[in-house]
Amino acid sequence: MPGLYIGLMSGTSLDGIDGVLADFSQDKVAILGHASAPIAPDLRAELLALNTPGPNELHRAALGGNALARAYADVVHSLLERSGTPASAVRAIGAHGQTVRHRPQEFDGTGYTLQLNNPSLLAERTGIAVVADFRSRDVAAGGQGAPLVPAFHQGLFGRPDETVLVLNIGGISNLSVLGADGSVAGFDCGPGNALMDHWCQLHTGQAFDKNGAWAARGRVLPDLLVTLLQEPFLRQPPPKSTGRDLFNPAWLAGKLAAHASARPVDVQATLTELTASACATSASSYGKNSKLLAVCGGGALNTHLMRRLQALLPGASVVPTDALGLPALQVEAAAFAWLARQTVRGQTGSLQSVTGAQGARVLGAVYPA
Ligand SMILES: Nc1ncnc2c1ncn2[C@@H]1O[C@H](COP(=O)(O)OP(=O)(O)OP(=O)(O)O)[C@@H](O)[C@H]1O
Ligand SMILES: CC(=O)N[C@H]1[C@@H]2OC[C@@H](O2)[C@@H](O)[C@@H]1O[C@H](C)C(=O)O
Repeated sequence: MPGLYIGLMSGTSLDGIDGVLADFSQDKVAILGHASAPIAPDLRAELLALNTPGPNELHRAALGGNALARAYADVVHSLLERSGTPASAVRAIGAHGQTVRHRPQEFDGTGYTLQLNNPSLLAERTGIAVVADFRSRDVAAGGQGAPLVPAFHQGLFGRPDETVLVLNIGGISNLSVLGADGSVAGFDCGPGNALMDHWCQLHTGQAFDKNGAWAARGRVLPDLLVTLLQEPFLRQPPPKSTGRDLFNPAWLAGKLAAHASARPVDVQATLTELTASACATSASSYGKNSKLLAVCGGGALNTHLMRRLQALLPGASVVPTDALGLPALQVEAAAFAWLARQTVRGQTGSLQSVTGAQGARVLGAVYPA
């Protein structure tokens, strides 16, 4: 079937790999399978460490790419097995890779974005063509290289009668504004789950704050919240994108310096409020009074965070994308299946109105089967 594509996403949360088998042969995408796999703790620690400069980086980055490609291949095999699909039926895999640096416009005015991966190894292990390195071409064209999902969001969730907002809350959060007139805007709002995950791991030993239950028991610290919200990125107008390069444990430690006696549970409540507030401000500032905010990414499962978002945006209905037909944890992977399809067909995947590049571009490189 020429319409079958696999999308693989391992995002800034570094919690695991999400994969979908998607069928684009009809008008809308049909998800034929979803598989996810945790990233092994050693690999996770190494990929996290590679986010900051360290010794012997080139060698470690290459090994990290190899390990990730092997884990990607396992996800592909389980998708194929569970759906009874032969590898030969899949036109291509869109493999995002692991972002370890994202500096789109720094240094010499061009900058770079780096997703660790080994697409050759993935093609070798699966026998399927791989599309990878989706972001670099947009950066080369003067863009942010992110977010890339808004065009997919528009095709899937856009409506002719009203503006729809789609908010992805992964490690970082990003918003798509889908105008009724077909216009699309999008940008990174700021932190998503990354700071909350870090704090939760540090103080409870749990990888994340399940359903936001820990944060819900705390008290938001107003002074700390004000300090966190003073981060200039949050006020910067789009186009803009960010990552762990900015919102990382060192950033948080700096902001907490004057709050050493704060109770960990209250800090967690405040970090959750930071994410809710950065997202809600983005939605109300750029959301054209939309009445519908659909949330995807793991943050959609954080019931406390969802309640806070709804409270901060009383004029909109805040729902997980499940309510619009695609489960929250499948949206990003489905987007990379769609982006792979665009590339294979020689069609653009990026939007100038989102990334600020000189124009839309055909993204990535194809590694044949
Ligand atoms: N039940 C839950 N309660 C609270 N948080 C959850 C729950 N399930 C998942 N999460 C959060 O979602 C995160 C994973 O989200 P997701 O898979 O969307 O991130 P990602 O793809 O790595 O990120 P990005 O969009 O930045 O690339 C986890 O690290 C956790 O913080
Ligand atoms: C550089 C990079 O990996 N950016 C990711 C990250 O995760 C969320 C946010 O930051 C977004 O900009 C992007 O991912 C989504 C899927 C995108 O490109 O649309």
